[in-house]
This record gives sequence, structure tokens and C-alpha cells, in this order.
Amino acid sequence: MKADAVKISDGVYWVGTYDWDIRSYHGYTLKGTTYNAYLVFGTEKVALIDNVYPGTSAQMWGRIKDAFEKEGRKYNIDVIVQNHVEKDHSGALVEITKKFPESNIYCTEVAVEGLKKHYTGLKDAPFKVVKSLESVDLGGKTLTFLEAPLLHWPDSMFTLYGEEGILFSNDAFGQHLCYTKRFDNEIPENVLMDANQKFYANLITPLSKLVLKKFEQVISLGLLENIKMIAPSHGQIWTDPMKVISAYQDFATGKCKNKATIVYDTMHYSTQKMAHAFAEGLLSEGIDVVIYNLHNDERSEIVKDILDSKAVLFGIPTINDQPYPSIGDLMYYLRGLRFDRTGLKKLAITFGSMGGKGGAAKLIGKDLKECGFEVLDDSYEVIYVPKEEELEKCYNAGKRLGIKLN
Ligand SMILES: Cc1cc2nc3c(=O)[nH]c(=O)nc-3n(C[C@H](O)[C@H](O)[C@H](O)COP(=O)(O)O)c2cc1C
Repeated sequence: MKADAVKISDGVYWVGTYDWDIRSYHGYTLKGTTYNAYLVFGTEKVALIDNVYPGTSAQMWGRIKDAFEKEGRKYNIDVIVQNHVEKDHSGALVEITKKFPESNIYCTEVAVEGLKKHYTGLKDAPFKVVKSLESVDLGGKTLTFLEAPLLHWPDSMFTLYGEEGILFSNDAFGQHLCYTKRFDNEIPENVLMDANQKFYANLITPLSKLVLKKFEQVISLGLLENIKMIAPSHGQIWTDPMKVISAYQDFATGKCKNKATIVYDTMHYSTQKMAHAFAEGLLSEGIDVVIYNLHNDERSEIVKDILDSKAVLFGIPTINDQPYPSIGDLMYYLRGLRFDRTGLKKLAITFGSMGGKGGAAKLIGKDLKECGFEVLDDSYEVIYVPKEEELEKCYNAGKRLGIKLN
């Protein structure tokens, strides 16, 4: 198909694809995303950095053809860089190697194994294993590789086009957005930063310590000041790298807003009344409050707000001697994300309505401790519909928490 390449710098083009229709990706809700691939034209060689999700490659081929026409160059890719194994960045790799059998695939040693496990067509592919600070010269343009194990998979690496200071960071610094403009400053800033936060919360949170280590390494190698642009594999390209780097530093060190997230579910609206009373108490102390109802809202959005909240309040009624089960989905997710990996524990309060012995609030309090939260109180349980004085107790508890957070 015919599709235009987007020039992002001298001899560098975005040749990725729009996925307009995707609404859920490994449980992450989104309204479309982009799979960003980039072509870098040196005087001698041409490199393709990352590629696209299986089934979307027609767009990419259209853009690649367009970029070659724009540059007036012979249609040949010499260097294939695969920063990460995951299918949304490697789905066209077999096609690419078939079209350009003379080209090498530059990736980490771990990536070779991962790619072979994903694609039988790569059994005898011409891999070229690279290590940190090894380079390939394209002629006037140098690509330098930086291994980034576990950021976010064991195979991950970054590629730096040194002369122009463009960091091809793959998933790091990405956002699931599907705008038709490619740069950060071409879309509303709040939308960009919100998408960045959601991406960090869901994919990078458990890696916070590694993020800080990687920043230290990049600084000690003197690379940071050279980075003028960050071109991730999803969403917008950062022309202001420090904006996203400082956001990552804040997230990775557990810096929070004066904010609390309340998450609840309810069968007959009693727990909801309690949630609203806690919210009013927090608001009376000037704390920002975000409320999610587990019946309507899903985990990938909820954790975005937990990320920069100092406290989280969980309200769950008891059913069959257990917490209402919708909390289980979120709880398993929190257990993996481990918001305390920053070294700081978020405060938590649990509450809920019951009809008999109750116990849900205590049970989820125990689970939350195991997930790395500091549970302040797990005893706010009321029988059936909360009375005015019981709601006042919730309000006062919210207020006390607000004072603590200020
Ligand atoms: C199917 C069912 C099972 C329940 N099991 C229990 C239980 O085991 N222990 C208890 O204390 N309450 C139990 N309850 C009572 C609820 O916890 C109670 O109605 C509570 O007020 C519901 O809070 P909500 O209005 O926020 O949904 C049960 C309710 C239902 C509908």
C-alpha cells in the first residue's frame, strides 16, 4: 500500500504503522497505538530500527519505499536493528530478512534466542550479536548500542544515533497513543504526560530501581547531554528529552502528588457511600482524590493513578466470607507491580460493608501488606447501610489521613 514516511531529522524517517483499532493490549486499555520503526540513511548503509506488529507491515513497507524515493537511494536495507524481541516490534522481521537476505540483524545475545523462539523463519538468520557501546558505521552516521537488560525484557537494548543525539529507546519512554502527528509538542501536553504515566505505571513500575541505575550509567558514560531527541517504539517522539527523563526519575524514586486514589466495589451501594465519605474527608484537607469503581473501571487505568498517589483506599464488601472478587484482579496485578520497589511504601486504608461476620477489609489489608503497602487501618467495616455517624467516622478517617499526607 502507498504510505508516506515522516522525516524526523536529516536522513532519518519514521516508517512505523498506526494501529487505529486496538483497544486492549495484554490487558492494557488503549485507543489505538503506533508501532514506531525508523530508517536511518548513512552515506554507505541504511539501517531499519525496529519494526511492527504482525499484520500491520503493509503500511511500513509503503513508508519505507517512500523514504527511499525521498532520499533518491537504491532500495536496500543493510542493517536491521532489533532493540527488543516482543512481537509489536519484531512482527515483520522474517519478511524483512527475506527481502534483504544480505543484511544482518543487530541485537543482544538474549534477543537471538527469543527471536528464534518466536519465529521459526529465523533459524538460520544472519544475527550479529552486539554488546554495550559497540557501534555500526553507516557512513557519516554511527549507531551505538546500549544493552538494557530487563528494561523491559531480558533482551532489551537501546540504540543511539550519536551525531544527531537521537536515542531509539524502544518501549522505554513510549506511550500508547495513536496521533497522526509524530512529535511531543504537536499534541496536548496533558494527554501526552497522562499516557506516559499510564505506560510507566503498567510496564516500568517493577523496574524502577533498574531505571535509576540506567540513568546513572548513561550519565557516567557522558551520554545524557548528547541526547537531543528520544524516539520510542510507541507514540510520540520526545524533542524535549528532559521532560520525560525527569518524569521517569520522579516515578522511579516514588515522588507522589498530594493525592489519594480510592478503589471500591459494591453490590448494594453501602461501600460506595463509605468511599464518598472518605473522599470528602480527604478533600477537606486539600488532597486530590480519584475514585474508581471496580465494576466499571479496569486495572491499567487504576494503577496509573496509584503511581503518583501517596495513599490508596480500598473499599470492598464481604461476600461468602471473602472480599468481593473483583478486587482479586487488581490485587494480583499490584502484587506484580510492587509500587514499593521505589523504596517507599504507599499508605493504605481498607473498608467495606458486610451483613454478618464481614472480614473483607481485614483480608485485603493482609494482601496489601504483601503487595508492599503500609496498611494504616483495616477495620472500617459497617453492617449493611452505613448510619450517619458511621459515615462521619469515615469522613474523619479521611481527614486524618489528609493531615498525614500534607
Ligand atoms: C451473595 C451474598 C453473600 C454475602 N455473604 C456475606 C458474608 O459471607 N459475610 C458478610 O458479612 N456479609 C455477606 N453478605 C452481605 C453483604 O456484605 C452486605 O449486603 C453488604 O452491605 C454489601 O455491601 P454493598 O452495599 O457495598 O454491596 C453477602 C451478600 C450477598 C449478596
